[in-house]
Amino acid sequence: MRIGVPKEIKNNENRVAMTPAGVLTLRTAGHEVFVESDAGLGSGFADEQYQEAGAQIVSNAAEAWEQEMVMKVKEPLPEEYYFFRAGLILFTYLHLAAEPELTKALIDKKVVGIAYETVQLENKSLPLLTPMSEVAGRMAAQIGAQFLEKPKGGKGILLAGIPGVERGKVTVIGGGVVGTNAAKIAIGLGADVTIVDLNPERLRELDDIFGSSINTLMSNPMNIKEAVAESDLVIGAVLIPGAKAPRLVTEEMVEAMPDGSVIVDVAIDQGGIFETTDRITTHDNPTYTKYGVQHYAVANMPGAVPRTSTIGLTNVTVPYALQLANKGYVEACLDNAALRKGINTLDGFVTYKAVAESHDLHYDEVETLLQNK
Ligand SMILES: NC(=O)C1=CN([C@@H]2O[C@H](COP(=O)(O)OP(=O)(O)OC[C@H]3O[C@@H](n4cnc5c(N)ncnc54)[C@H](O)[C@@H]3O)[C@@H](O)[C@H]2O)C=CC1
Ligand SMILES: CC(=O)C(=O)O
Repeated sequence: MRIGVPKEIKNNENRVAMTPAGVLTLRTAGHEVFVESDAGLGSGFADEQYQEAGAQIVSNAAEAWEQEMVMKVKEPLPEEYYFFRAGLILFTYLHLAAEPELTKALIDKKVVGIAYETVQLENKSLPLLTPMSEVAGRMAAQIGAQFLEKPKGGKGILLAGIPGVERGKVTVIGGGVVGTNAAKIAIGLGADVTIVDLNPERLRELDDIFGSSINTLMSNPMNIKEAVAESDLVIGAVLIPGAKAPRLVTEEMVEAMPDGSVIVDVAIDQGGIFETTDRITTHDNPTYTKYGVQHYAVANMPGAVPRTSTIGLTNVTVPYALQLANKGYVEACLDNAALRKGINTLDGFVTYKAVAESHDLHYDEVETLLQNK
């Protein structure tokens, strides 16, 4: 198969969908890889390293996009929709529940849209989301700590406190991969940490992992209201796979937080869990203030630590790319139920239920469509 790797164009998105090691793996299996010139520079990979691994360097995005399968990191931006065409296999993060225009473009152009974030194993884990959630979770705590500093617009709180002065309070809403990693770093910083989740089993696991260094709370409006009101930093880390994030923190709850408090809504890529995270921010301009509270809502947080993130992402995506390239997407997805769950759009149909529900669109069962091919 011919695989194209365009350079990412989102603000400060320095990750790339393939490392030279990934190229070598695909080349060894007989595939051709076309990498846009300088696509890997932000992650520390030069064109020469890709060439040594067997890639062809192409001078523009169009040449990368004209290949049979395109691998990216972030969802395509409107200026990339132009490259869509029937039968193109697009393997990347898509976050379609928060992207009505992109969903429409993929349907209209009959693109085979395979989303990293909905590939799901039998145990419900999301193997192609996990490493980036680990990165974003760890970053969330350190970013929150930074924006609590006075020169950064915060209330001037040191999360660790000092002897004789109380520690800062952090509430993490959603105790999955992002939440666990955010908690790990917040505990390391010395904060007083509370994790809120809806799943009692998950709360038990978190209690086993962290013991008395965290408080756990069942997710309900009353607990969230109280925890948010008492917190210096609130981190949004809820996910319902494929669906728009539930708005768990109301405008009134944010209004009740003291000035200079901080919100880091990691779940913004699925629309965000705060009623007040009504926009996506960028690494260039990462926060805005509403009701005196700083809101950080960057949808590509791992793009700021591209070396770590690119290697972490491609460690998990390349084995799936190899299956798609070796067998073609129909056979690969019929053979592998986890990969099949990644297909969000096919032949002009929406094939992921939560995405269809988010946009009030008709849902078509992917297995039947694949079997009829
Ligand atoms: N902004 C960024 O750059 C990045 C954003 N993310 C996003 O972060 C979000 C979280 O991802 P993961 O931690 O990997 O998901 P996950 O599936 O590991 O964890 C989600 C957690 O939310 C909990 N949950 C569901 N409904 C809830 C409710 N009503 N109240 C409280 N908890 C609830 C689940 O029980 C689960 O423990 C996703 O939207 C993901 O796409 C991930 C990486 C980077
Ligand atoms: C998951 C995601 O949105 C990211 O890594 O940018």
